[in-house]
Amino acid sequence: MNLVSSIDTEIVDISLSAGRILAQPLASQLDFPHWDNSAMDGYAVRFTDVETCTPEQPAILKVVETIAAGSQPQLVIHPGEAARIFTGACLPLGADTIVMQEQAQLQDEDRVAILNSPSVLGEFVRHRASFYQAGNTLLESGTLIKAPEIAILAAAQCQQLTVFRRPRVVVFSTGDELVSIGQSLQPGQIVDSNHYALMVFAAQAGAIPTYLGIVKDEEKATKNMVAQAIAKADIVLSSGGVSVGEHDYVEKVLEALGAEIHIRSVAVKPGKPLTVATFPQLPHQPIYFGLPGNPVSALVSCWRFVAPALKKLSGIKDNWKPEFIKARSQHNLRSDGKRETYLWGKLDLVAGNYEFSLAGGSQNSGNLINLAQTTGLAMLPVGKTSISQGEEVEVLKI
Ligand SMILES: Nc1nc2c(c(=O)[nH]1)N[C@H]1C(S)=C(S)[C@@H](COP(=O)(O)OP(=O)(O)OC[C@H]3O[C@@H](n4cnc5c(N)ncnc54)[C@H](O)[C@@H]3O)O[C@H]1N2
Ligand code: MOO
Ligand SMILES: [Mg+2]
Repeated sequence: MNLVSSIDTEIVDISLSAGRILAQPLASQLDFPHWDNSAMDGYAVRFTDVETCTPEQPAILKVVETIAAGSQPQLVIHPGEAARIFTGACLPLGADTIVMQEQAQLQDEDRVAILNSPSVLGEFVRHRASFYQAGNTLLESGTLIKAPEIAILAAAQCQQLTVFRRPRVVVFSTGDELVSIGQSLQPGQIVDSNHYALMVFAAQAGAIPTYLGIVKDEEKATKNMVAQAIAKADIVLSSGGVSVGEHDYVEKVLEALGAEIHIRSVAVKPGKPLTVATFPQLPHQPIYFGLPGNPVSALVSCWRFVAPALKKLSGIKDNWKPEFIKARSQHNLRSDGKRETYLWGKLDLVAGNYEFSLAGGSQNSGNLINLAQTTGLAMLPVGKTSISQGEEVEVLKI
């Protein structure tokens, strides 16, 4: 099953490129550094002039010019000569080593005593092309752009760049019991809270989320909503209506709309009735995630299954797989062992070791309250019924 469709690209300005994913490899015609330059404030010297000097027998050199960052050296440094130089300034011809000013003493206006010999030829010189050679790949396609990558793009004078388009995630909710946030609640009704969580989940994953609303538990209305959602989505996230109840229409409607259903349920708790489908007949190849309605189940399904799919669809090259971390459990963890079980809580780094603390209150997939502040999901594989306090547990980092 290949659920990853190709996503097209767009050109963005560098100032808007943070969080985007490069869609073309980047190269530069410039070497980095562009020219030999000084890594210290000090003196540019010839190594052979200073290699044996000591505080008792300093090398006395003639200072022939001063080179500040941004200026061009005018003179060649001959034996017995030095140039006053500052960090980032071009190394003058003839010089091959920098002595930092803490190791030098100015004798008079144009003579300097070098007190200690540099440890190697070329000390404190940043050589041309020692960081990067022109023409090589600077950033690969599929690179997520963050602060360091922005700096590289800028240094390479890349003002506009080609990135993958943000995936379009369309969200809707199913359920007769759902009302929107501003409505007064009648008995039996609850607020459609899932869509708020799903919209934020999608946005934080770098997608452009759109909310289509609440659809009643009716076959025809659900079909219309699904048809509308798949028409404009790369990924659809619906919640509810995927279990076995008589009012659960999502799977039936997907089939009626020609979907290929890849997954009808997963041996995962919470989040068993997860439906995953694609539409081979649609050119833009949307991926449909019918998430379970229980608020915890919906988000756990997102963290465990949707997040990797969304990352991969976004064009990112590395780190799209779920990240499990070994942690010491601060509590006894229980499962019935029948499904891969996720228990929610906090993943903390304490004195260099990860610790997992189970959220207090009910670990019930309908309990959205104690899901607050969750940073990790402890995973008990099928067949594992308990992990004792102090034992190691795999934790999905979220
Ligand atoms: N006989 C069986 N019943 C159920 C099974 C099963 O295997 N056999 N599985 C259970 C599991 S596990 C889950 S999870 C739920 C999933 O059901 P659905 O995806 O069909 O979701 P709904 O029935 O529509 O709703 C479940 C629950 O979640 C609340 N909900 C729904 N949407 C929202 C929303 N947008 N915001 C907040 N809360 C929402 C809804 O009111 C229900 O309480 O099925 C079990 N049943
Ligand atoms: O997936 Mo249900 O996941 O246990 O409430
Ligand atoms: Mg149901």
